[in-house]
Amino acid sequence: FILKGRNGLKDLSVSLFREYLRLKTVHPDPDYGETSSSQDETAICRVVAIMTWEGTNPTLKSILLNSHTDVVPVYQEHWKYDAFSAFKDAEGNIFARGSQDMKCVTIQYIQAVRRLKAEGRKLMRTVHLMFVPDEEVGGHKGMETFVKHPEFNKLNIGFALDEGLANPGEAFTVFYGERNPWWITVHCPGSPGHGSRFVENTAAEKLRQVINSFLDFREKEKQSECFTLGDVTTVNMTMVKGGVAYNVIPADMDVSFDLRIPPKVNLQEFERQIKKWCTEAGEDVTYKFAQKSMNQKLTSTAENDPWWSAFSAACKAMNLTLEKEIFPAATDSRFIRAVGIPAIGFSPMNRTPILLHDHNEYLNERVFLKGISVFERLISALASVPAFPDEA
Ligand SMILES: CSCC[C@H](NC(C)=O)C(=O)O
Ligand SMILES: [Zn+2]
Ligand SMILES: [Zn+2]
Repeated sequence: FILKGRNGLKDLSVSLFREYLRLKTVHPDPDYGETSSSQDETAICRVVAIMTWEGTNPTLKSILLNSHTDVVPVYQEHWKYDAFSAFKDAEGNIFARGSQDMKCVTIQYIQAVRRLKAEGRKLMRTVHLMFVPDEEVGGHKGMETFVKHPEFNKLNIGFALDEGLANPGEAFTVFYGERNPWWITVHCPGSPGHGSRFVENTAAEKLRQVINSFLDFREKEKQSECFTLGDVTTVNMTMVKGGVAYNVIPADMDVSFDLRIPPKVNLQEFERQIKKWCTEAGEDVTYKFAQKSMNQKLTSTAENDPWWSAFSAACKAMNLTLEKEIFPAATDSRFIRAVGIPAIGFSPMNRTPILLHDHNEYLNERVFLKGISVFERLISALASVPAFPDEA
């Protein structure tokens, strides 16, 4: 690649971004391109790609810049433009699935590192760029598996950056923890019979009680005074199953909920509450977890924390205002934090509506380009955090 001055670099960054957006890395069958096409179809793991920029003191803990390459599907009929064409309108808004979540960040990391290298900078700590394949479907074959692999340990990571969310205002949001997703199916068995009779002990009566308990709690949480979604428990009833015919009282009915629980909630106590709701609903009502995340680790944002202080000082030097929050959904950061590595979720997009997973997801090219400069400063600051006593 040939450096063509600042403008050339900007054009190149936007072109790379748009080119990447055109790759259909969309579930359920992501096209990861040439690199992974030769992989054995039966492989248990998907491909995790890593690029490393070795630091001047490679024995020190490294910095991880993580991003996922997959994106969620689209309802094309609701989009103004082809969701994989990366159309740029007159205002410089680039429309594509993944423009916010999170192909922008991937290219920003790459271009920030490229710029630092082009400027002849040498950083003290090693920087790893990691590209993971399946965050959008839970990260189980990617990050969750990889953090337990010896190759992950060898990376010797001290601090990680991963995805965040856009902020419609002037400030930038940073995430230092996540809510725990609990996906629960409650099973309500009951007495069957003819649809014309008052049968006792029906599945539907139990189902109603269960739904009431969960949704009453939802209402309470919704009314509670809080600043952000990250501070409350959300409950949503997402699936109901049961029944075979209009005139047959079913022998069982199932209802499923998506709950997101903030790190401050006592999870054991919360599960006892769920058990109680099921017992109160009637005989033999049981529940099963499809997802039960129990990780309540938070990344320190204390002023004396060396990583946070490097991160926040770099932002301050750029006059960026930060809003610290708990991430409302689940990202691969939860697996990184679970193995004891501090991680911050940060996608530098201010003055941008939150459009991840939505129709007409877009990012303005000026915001995108500014993000490269932001990462340039951040990476440089993080990779220059002085050696800790135990690293010497
Ligand atoms: C729990 S695995 C699913 C992960 C998904 N992540 C995002 C960011 O949408 C979610 O929170 O539903
Ligand atoms: Zn994402
Ligand atoms: Zn997503």
